[in-house]
Amino acid sequence: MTDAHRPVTPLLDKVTYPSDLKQFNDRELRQVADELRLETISAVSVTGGHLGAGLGVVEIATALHAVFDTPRDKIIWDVGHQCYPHKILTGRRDRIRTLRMGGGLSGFTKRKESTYDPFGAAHSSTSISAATGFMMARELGGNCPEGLGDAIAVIGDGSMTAGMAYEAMNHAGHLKKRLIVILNDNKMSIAPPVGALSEYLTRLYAGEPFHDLKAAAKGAVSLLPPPFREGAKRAKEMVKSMTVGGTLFEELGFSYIGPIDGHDMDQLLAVLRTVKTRADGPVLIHAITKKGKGYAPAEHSPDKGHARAKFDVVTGEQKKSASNAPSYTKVFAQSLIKEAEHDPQICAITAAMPDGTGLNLFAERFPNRCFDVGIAEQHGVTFAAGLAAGGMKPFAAIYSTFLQRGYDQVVHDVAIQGLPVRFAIDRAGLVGADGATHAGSFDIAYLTNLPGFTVMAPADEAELVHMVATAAQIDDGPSAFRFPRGEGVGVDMPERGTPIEIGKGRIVKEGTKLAILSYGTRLAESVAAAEVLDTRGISTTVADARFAKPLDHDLILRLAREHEALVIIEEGAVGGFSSHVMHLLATEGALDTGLKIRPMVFPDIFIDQDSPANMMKVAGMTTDHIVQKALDALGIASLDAQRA
Ligand SMILES: Cc1ncc(C[n+]2csc(CCOP(=O)(O)OP(=O)(O)O)c2C)c(N)n1
Ligand SMILES: CC(=O)[C@@H](O)[C@H](O)COP(=O)(O)O
Ligand SMILES: [Mg+2]
Repeated sequence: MTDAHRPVTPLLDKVTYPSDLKQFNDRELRQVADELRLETISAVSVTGGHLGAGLGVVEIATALHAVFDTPRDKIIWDVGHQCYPHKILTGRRDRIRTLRMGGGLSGFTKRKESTYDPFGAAHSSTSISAATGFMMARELGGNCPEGLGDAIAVIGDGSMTAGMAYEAMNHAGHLKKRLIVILNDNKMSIAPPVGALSEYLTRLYAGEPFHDLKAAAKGAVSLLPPPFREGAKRAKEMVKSMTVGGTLFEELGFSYIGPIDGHDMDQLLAVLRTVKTRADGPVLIHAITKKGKGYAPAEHSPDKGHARAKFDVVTGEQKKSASNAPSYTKVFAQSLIKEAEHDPQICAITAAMPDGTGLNLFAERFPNRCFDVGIAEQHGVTFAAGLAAGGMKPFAAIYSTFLQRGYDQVVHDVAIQGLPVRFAIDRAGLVGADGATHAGSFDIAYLTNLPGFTVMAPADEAELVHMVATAAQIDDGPSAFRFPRGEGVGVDMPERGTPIEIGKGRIVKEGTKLAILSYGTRLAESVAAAEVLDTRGISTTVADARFAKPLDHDLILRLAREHEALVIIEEGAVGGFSSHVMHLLATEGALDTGLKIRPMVFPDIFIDQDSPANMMKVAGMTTDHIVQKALDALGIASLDAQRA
């Protein structure tokens, strides 16, 4: 690496687009892959982001682009968090150091970004379905500007734990058309993968019939029978020999090839060339890889370098966050542990996000009461419903964006049956570098419209402690509380939570002319805005709603009665808290008196990745925005206009 950690990459420098790879022989392609790995490490060291998964597919990306003809052939990366090497090979190297930044490259595949990203992703396990769609579009003469060639899904072993992957294979196996799936098996999800499938894949790798091939996977070519050692014949024979009957994938209608060493370019090129020339139906290539491959700090870390803040390439040391306040996630986990210490019925569920949700801490303390169900939000929700029906007190800790996948289960299995599942909804609101796909924008709307739900949001981390205690006590129906990514505001913390009266908000600051009603963690900005307004002679009340359902009727009607204008703010899309407040006010006739009302919700766009602060600016939710909205409601010229 050079001083600025820019690696020396003479062959990669000759590659702008995948067609440039055609100039290289196999030995040179190996070198391209090595250089690609260094470039990926270098780029992520300055941007932060998903490192380990990309390092594990450097050879697969190089081999796929060398053998197939993209963008006519469609490579669909599942989740897309491993696609940085693919981006470098597909015309985006000059922008690779803008990954996940405002105005920069997305950290996932994105159709708008490049014709080499035929399908956008970020949520897992969609690749085989999408590839099956491309496959049938090809068969039916679909109109695609780049043409329609092979459809190739690259899916990880973690993503293979989701039902959707099997729904897709079940369908593709039935359609019997040519489709290529590469199972990138690195024995890791974000955390070590769980479940019977993971054990099954391990058996495929370790089982007796594969011993020779396993040796081959480690590069011991001399251990292979002679035909495997010879050029084209070798490739053909290798594929033939690796295909064995009886795997789960074959039962689903796929030809199974493997396991192969996903870092061995010879094997990859041989297998892919053979599949390209010979496949006439669905094929699954099982490639064994290593997450974090080739970068010791990633390989040796427990998460194999899954996601990294900016880091020093030489030491692997990451840049620390400046805040001293605890993260909401940690506060949630610690509060739940406290409640569980007093209540043996409390248990917790995560869908493959033990660290992200803080449930790794809960699992350490209560291993028998914590369940990682894999990337299976749908199952996780219904499993929680079953636990609740069986008299347990389940807390399903799921990111807002991923709970979308379990929505029918929330409605059908939880809400309609009135089962007391507690949803701890992390990453509510705008999350920053992961961008639009990971924004928690919709949960307020999609939960408040369900009869019988209690829906809460803490304004700070101390309130979160109380809401965990509150949820623990709600036994007569489902409940949810949402909190954002990142650190709290640094308030004093209670030792243990005290349940809050259901459906009761609180006045934080009294005023007379204007009221700001905040739901969730925009309370601090609301108070700051009120102070600005006070200095301008606009006496401002601030209220913390705490509940979006049931609403605090008394509080809301009082705010409407006693103020000239009401600003309502929430970090979510239209249709949530503000809509319910306005519905109440309209129903009660409180709008007939001329109350001036201004809801502040996310704009009707998907907001691209940026710093959380910048995303809040785009969303129009800063202190300044609240002040301007209040002035607008009162018909007072904005501060900006006055200054001008
Ligand atoms: C529906 C959904 N749930 C959870 C996640 C969070 N998530 C992102 S990557 C990942 C692990 C994926 O594991 P695998 O497919 O094996 O890829 P690897 O990182 O090992 O390369 C998870 C759980 C997600 N993206 N989508
Ligand atoms: C790719 C993916 O979905 C996750 O890795 C996600 O990026 C995690 O986000 P957090 O960093 O907020 O846990
Ligand atoms: Mg994996």
